[in-house]
Amino acid sequence: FNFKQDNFEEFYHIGEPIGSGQFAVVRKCKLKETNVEYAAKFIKRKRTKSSRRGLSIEDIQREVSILSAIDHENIVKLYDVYENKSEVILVLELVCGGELFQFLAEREKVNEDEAVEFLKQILEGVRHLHEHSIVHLDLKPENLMLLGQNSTRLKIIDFGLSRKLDEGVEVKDITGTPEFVAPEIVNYDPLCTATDMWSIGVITYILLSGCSPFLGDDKQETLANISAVDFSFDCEDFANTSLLAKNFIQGLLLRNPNERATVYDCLRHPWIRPVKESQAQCRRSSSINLE
Ligand SMILES: Nc1cc2c(nn1)-c1ccccc1CC2
Repeated sequence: FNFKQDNFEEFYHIGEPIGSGQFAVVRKCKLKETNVEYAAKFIKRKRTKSSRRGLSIEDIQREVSILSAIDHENIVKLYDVYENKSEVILVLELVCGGELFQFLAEREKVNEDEAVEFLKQILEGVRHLHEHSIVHLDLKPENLMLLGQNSTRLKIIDFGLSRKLDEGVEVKDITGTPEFVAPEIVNYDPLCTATDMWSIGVITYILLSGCSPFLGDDKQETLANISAVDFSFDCEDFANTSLLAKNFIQGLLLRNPNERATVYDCLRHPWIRPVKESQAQCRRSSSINLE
């Protein structure tokens, strides 16, 4: 993409905010020529190299080059890029069903069939990323957007921390949101595709229980819990959870990245792709709420 220097507002009507990131605000927008609606992500540019506010043009170009390299139904599409002296504007696919995070907040937790529906889409999107040697590094419910109000279709957004795993480049200086980061991030060890798989384990634990496996009273305690891989299923919300679901999570929350299930292992896991109708049946039976 070469960033367009034209005035964005000449070509688009700007609508209401639909989300935000650390140095970005995302608003609905409409292309005047076609009346098609998009999401416009206004990213604040750093004024000077040493400024702490805004993103460097290199960081913005990284997000753009990664987003423009991928095309998958579970990953938000990038259509165009505009820039002016204070910000860069990404014209993205409009996803306006809100974050999976808000959906969860209203529901507290979801039953296993719904969780599997969400996870299949997350795993398909992450498979596409990993096949292109891209790691997201910030997978969390806030970065999973539902397509519409009552839709269970979701897309992965915000590639602000994502990286291309070029040969030999050790991506060690990145940290996402404490609750979701893998031990290798806490310990500044090399990151890899397995780093995303850990986050999928944390997301699954939260989907099924409403509890966050490593969350401590402060950031330090959370990071210590992660580094020690100190979690359990005794949160009373796991009482009705199937053994297959727990086995799926246990295959991901492993300290050694090489032992962790890959995205392919997850897509083949019997909890995700039951080999026999009976297995899906046992999942259904275990998730019937007793109340
Ligand atoms: N940090 C964020 C945050 C968001 C988005 N992107 N990055 C986004 C992308 C496409 C459609 C809608 C959104 C809103 C939330």
